[in-house]
Amino acid sequence: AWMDADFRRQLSAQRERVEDAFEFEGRKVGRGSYGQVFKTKPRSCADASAGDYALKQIEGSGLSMSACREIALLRELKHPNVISLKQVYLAHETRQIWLLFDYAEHDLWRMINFHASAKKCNSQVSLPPNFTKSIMHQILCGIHYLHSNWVLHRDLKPANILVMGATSPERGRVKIADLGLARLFHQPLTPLTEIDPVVVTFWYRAPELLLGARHYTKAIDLWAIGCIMAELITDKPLFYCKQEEDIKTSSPYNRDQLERIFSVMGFPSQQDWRDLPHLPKYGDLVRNFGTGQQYARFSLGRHMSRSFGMSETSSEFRLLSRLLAMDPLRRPSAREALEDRYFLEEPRPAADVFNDFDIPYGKRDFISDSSDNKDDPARLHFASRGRHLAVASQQQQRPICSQQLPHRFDS
Ligand SMILES: Cc1ccc(-n2nc(C(C)(C)C)cc2NC(=O)NCCCN2CCOCC2)cc1
Repeated sequence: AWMDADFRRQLSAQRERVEDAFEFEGRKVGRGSYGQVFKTKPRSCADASAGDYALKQIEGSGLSMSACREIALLRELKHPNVISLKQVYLAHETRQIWLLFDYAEHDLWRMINFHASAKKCNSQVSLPPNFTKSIMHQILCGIHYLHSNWVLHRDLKPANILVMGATSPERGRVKIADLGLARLFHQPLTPLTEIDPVVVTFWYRAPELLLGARHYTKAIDLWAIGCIMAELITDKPLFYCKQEEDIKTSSPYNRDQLERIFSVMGFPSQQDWRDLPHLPKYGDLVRNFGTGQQYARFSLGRHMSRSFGMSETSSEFRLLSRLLAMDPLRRPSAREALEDRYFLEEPRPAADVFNDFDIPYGKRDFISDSSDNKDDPARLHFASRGRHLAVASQQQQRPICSQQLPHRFDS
């Protein structure tokens, strides 16, 4: 050992251990390929008032590539609308890596599903009139900060937009995160109708990516933000497309997803998108869609006004159509989007997206490892179909149209 043994022992005795500092037994709220996340409280009750913390135990041991990337990236970044890394713990015995964050109780995936379920039961949930505007403003502020530091998100979607809960000093503040591909937050057993975020969705992928664009760009993040804005307004994924049984295709070209985009937006003309013919998969596009005449009468304005009564002259619609420009060169930068008239008009965006409204969403459920173990026959059955369907469990799932929040029901 290159260090003096006594000195090593002294260091080891002094090093604060994560299990000594935090209580996290049975408090797992997420599990995925990236590792697992616990909702913890510091053991020393002194700073217990400072709200909860999220402890992420990184999958694997030692400084993996992803652990290095996450630590190197997060330690440099500091913005109110970007998740902030508070501390890194290296357990020398197990070579485990733990990351400490301020805990975010909510996320847009669960919030939107809650509103969609409430609508199905005709039980409206009252929200501040500037709810969407406040969330959009804070997403754009966070992305503007990342983009100005040349950080691209690459996987913006509702599940990665966190919102601080009532017990946090930052109540109702948006925090952009990256929970990784797999499910990090275990949702209560979601009814089969709600597509699980674990299945990689193409619903937020910009058209140029689906047509083989080789590099991620800032404009690709802005497209995803446009998709999120539409979903906040309608409680439905704008470019919802049934999930492939098994996404083995490594090709970026996804015909069904493109079909869905064209049936909402119309088909891009040469005038709309000059560089379209230069994209790698343009040949596939022509083969599958020809000149796109069958989409001639479709447009975002038609979709949003017919299905959601949205006025095409409203500043809300104008910003949405700017963000969802088919040609990436025509999409606004995050700064240009923030300067849009939409954010200058009443009601103005608020720092607490809930304003003084009660927060109607439930807290995240804790995962008990038993219910989530891999040898569960039900799970194996679903898993074998290559889909991450909600596991039909022994617990009887009562209809979710009851007043209380969609929680895990125990029979
Ligand atoms: C390999 C890798 C993985 C993730 C990241 N990453 N990148 C980001 C951005 C938003 C700054 C781009 C955030 C994270 N990590 C992360 O959100 N971590 C999860 C935080 C867990 N939440 C904390 C708040 O409470 C709920 C759980 C980077 C590299």
